[in-house]
Amino acid sequence: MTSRNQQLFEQSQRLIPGGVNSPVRAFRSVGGTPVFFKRGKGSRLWDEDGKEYIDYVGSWGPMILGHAHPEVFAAVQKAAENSLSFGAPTALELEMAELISTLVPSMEQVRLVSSGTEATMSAIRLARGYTGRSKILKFEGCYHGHADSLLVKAGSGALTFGQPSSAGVPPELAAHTLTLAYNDNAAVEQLFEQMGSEIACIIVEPVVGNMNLIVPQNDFLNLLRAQCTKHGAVLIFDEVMTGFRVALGGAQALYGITPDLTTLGKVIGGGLPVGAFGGRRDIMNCLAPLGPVYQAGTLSGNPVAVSAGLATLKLIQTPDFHARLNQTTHQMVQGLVNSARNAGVTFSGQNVGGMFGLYFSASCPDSFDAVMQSDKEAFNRFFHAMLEAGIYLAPSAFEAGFVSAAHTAEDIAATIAAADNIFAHW
Ligand SMILES: N[C@H](C=O)CCC(=O)O
Repeated sequence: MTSRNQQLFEQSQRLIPGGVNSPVRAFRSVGGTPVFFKRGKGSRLWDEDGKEYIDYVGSWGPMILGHAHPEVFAAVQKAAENSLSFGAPTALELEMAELISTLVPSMEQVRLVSSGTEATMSAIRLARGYTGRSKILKFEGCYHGHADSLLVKAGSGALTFGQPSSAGVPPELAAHTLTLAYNDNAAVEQLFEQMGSEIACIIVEPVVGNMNLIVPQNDFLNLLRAQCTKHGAVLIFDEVMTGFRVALGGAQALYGITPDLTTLGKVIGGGLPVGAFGGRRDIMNCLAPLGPVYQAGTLSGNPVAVSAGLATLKLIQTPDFHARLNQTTHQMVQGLVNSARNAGVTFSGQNVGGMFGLYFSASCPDSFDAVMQSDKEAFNRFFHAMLEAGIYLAPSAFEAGFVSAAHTAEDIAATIAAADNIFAHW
C-alpha cells in the first residue's frame, strides 16, 4: 500500500520543483521518499503516516527549545492578536536589538531581516560599500545562504548535490569571490600578501555546519582576525548556525574573537523567519537611510516572528542552559561512537555545544577534502536504518545535526540503542 508520505511526495513533485521548497529536503543524496511531517512536540516529530521520530534536525537549527514550546507559542499568539505586520518600527524590534547587543557585544548596531541568506547578502554588500573593494574571501564547503556572490564552492545542499557552485551566477560576479580551504592558515596569509588591499571582507562560519561539522584549528579564526585588521578588510562571522547555539554569545564568545560584522538566523527566530546582521557602529552607519549602502525589507522585524525569537532568547538565558545542551549532545555523539567502535565500524563524531557531526571516517575531518573522503554510502545506509528505527537525522552527509533542550536521557538512550542494533548487523 502506498503511504501518505509517498502520495504527498508524488503530488508535490507535479507542482513544486523536486517536490520540495529547499533542495536538502529532497533526500536526493540518501535516496528514498522525504518524510512529510505533520506535528512536533519537544524532541519528537510525527509524520503524515503517524510514525514517531526523535528529531536531530530541529528545522536545521532553530528549534533549540524543541517543537511547540508553550512559552514561545504564547508569545506568538499574543503578538499575532495585535496584527501580523506593520511595515513600520515597533517596540518589539527595539527589544530584540537591545538583547542581541547585550548577548553579542560586538554587534553594536543591528538590523533585522527575514532570513540568514538576507543577513549574509546584506553584510557582504555593506562590507563592499564600506571598504570600496569588490573581492570577498570565503572558504570551500562553507555555506552562507543562496545569494549569488556566496554560491561559489558552497556547502550544504549545493555540495550534497555535487554542484558546489551554481548555474545562474554570472562568471564576472563569481570571479570576485575568492575561495580557499578552511583551516589553511598559510593560504590565507599568502592571499592577503598578494592582494590584501583588494579584499573587502572574509566571511566564515566560525564552526562549519554545512559540510558536516568542522571545527577551527591552529588558531585559524585568530589568523583571520589578524589578517583583516592588518589589511583593512572586514571580518564577518556567519553565526546563522552557531549564534546562541554553541554558546549564549555564539562562536565568537566561545573562541574569544571579535568580528567586525556578524550574521544571525535560525535560533534568533525560534522557528519563525528572522535574520539579523550587525557589528561595528562605523560600518553599520554606512547603511541607508544614514549612508550609501541600500538594504531593505517589507517584513523585516516582523512582530510575530520577532516575538517567537524574543521568547526563545529569554528561555535560553537560564543558568547552565548551554552547559546542559553541550552535555546531552556529547553523550549522544559519544554513545554512537562507542556503539560503532564495539562493532568494529569505522566511524567518528564530535560536537560543539548543541551542534554535532557524525562521519564514516576513522577520525573527525578538519577540512573539505577530508570530509569528501568519508564514506558517503555508509552514511546513507546508516541514515535509512536510523530513520526506520524512528531517529530523524539530516538527510545528507554534509550537514551538521542539532540537539535541543527538550531531548531527554530516554531520547539519547533510545538513539544509542538504535545505533547499537544497526552496527551489530553492519
Ligand atoms: N544547511 C542548510 C541551512 O543551514 C540547510 C537548510 C536548507 O537549505 O534548507
